[in-house]
Amino acid sequence: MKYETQKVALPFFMVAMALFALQLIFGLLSATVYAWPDFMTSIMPFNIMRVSHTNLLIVWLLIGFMGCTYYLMPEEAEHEIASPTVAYLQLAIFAFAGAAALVGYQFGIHEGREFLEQPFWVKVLITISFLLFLFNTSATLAKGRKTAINMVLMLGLWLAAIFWLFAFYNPSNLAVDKLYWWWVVHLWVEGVWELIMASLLGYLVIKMTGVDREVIEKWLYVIVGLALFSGLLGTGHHYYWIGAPSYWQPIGDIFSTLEIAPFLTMVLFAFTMFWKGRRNHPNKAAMLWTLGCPTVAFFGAGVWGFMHTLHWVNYYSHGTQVTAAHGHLAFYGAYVMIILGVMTFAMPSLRRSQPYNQVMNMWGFWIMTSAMCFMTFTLTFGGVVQTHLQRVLGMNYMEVQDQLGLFYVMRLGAGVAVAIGAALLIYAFFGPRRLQVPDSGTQMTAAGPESA
Ligand code: HEM
Ligand code: HEM
Ligand SMILES: [Fe+2]
Repeated sequence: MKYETQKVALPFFMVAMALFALQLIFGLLSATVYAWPDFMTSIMPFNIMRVSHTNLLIVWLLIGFMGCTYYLMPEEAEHEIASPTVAYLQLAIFAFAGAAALVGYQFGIHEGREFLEQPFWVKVLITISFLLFLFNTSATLAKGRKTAINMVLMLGLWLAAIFWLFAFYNPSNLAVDKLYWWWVVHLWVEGVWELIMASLLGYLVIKMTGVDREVIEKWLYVIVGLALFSGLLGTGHHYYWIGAPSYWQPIGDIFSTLEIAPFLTMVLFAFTMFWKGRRNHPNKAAMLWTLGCPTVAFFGAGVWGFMHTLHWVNYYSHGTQVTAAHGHLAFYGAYVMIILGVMTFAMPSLRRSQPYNQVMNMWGFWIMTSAMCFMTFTLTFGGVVQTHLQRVLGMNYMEVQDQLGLFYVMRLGAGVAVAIGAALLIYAFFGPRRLQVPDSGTQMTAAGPESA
């Protein structure tokens, strides 16, 4: 590590991975209910498993983004983190808020608005923690060097906080409620989080390929422009059937189709830079994640998103397993993988160990990624059958569910494989160190271990 305060990232990564493991457990429980509907009914209802699964996802991704920001900010800004104490404090607040929400859910305490189920006071704590985080990192940036990477990253994080405020606005009219609900849910993942993803990707690419910063920055601006241009009006693809005016149908069709562009550009960006630059970085596992992330994101968000985004297709597929298939691969490719990529890059220097459990990390990558793809395929096939039986032939919902058992069992199997891959990865991150580096100022570079 070049800067002492980069180590602040480590506890964020530890908490994030613990919550990721918990998320997978709740995912496995809810998938078991799909396969055997009576499973645990008297102990924990399905909706509680599901809300725990999805909320843990959001909470750990946010904590992961914070960890990534604390790790890269000192290097990019060439300045130590303004206040490590504030960083630890806001992590504690965030982790407490997340844990309180999770425990509350087990007792049925929630506000019932998908993804935003947290009780009011938990939302307030999350806001306080996030603001502390933003001020801490912005103060660091203000004192240091401004690069396209840290500026775009901070822009994405601030905009994420601004759109989060709509989580507090809960109109009683259901149509209006949905209208603003998407301002958080859609504008996060298909708008401002893309800025976070692109800047983290840019950081990894710079570090690994050694390509000139000016080149990387140009790509970054193009990606940011495309993401905001398509993603904002792309919200229209959620306004087809909620009582919004009908002009949202052509707007949603056109702009959400354009949403493929930033994801495709990120693939071209990563591969072109590796092709042009150095490919001999010693952290091969980090290279794998850096190329894998935009690729899977392109398929999950771009291809699987486009599959059901045109309103005359969505008319049939809306809210079926096709949606769940897309939701899983998109979240995994774009946001899970970018965080795991930065972690894979950062862990050797955070733990002062080289060359690091790279082979096990790569096994984790391949097992988890193939299993997520397999899960997506089974849900897609299940979703197509469901769409046909339910929306074309008009069969009753529960009758159709009876026909989908095989797909749900295969999804559960895929989930078990995801969990195995995740366990390998967590062991690679936190298990015994392969080789200890006594010196505190070490980072892997393409030229080999570098001392700061
Ligand atoms: C990384 C980016 C993305 C993530 C994480 C993501 C995630 C999700 C999730 C979780 C849902 C389900 C929401 C719910 O509970 O109803 C959803 C719905 C949807 N997504 Fe995405 N998405 C992404 C990008 C895209 C893109 C680029 C497109 C279009 C090309 C797209 C098209 C859609 C559509 C049309 C729906 C609504 C499905 C329905 O009507 O049931 N998504 N997305
Ligand atoms: C062990 C692996 C996993 C299993 C077995 C699993 C299973 C499930 C199940 C059964 C649901 C409820 C679906 C429904 O109500 O129809 C669900 C929802 C969801 N899961 Fe997972 N999951 C797993 C991993 C993940 C991962 C790694 C992510 C993030 C990348 C994720 C993101 C989501 C999202 C966003 C939803 C809401 C989807 C929607 O609204 O369409 N899950 N998951
Ligand atoms: Fe969307």
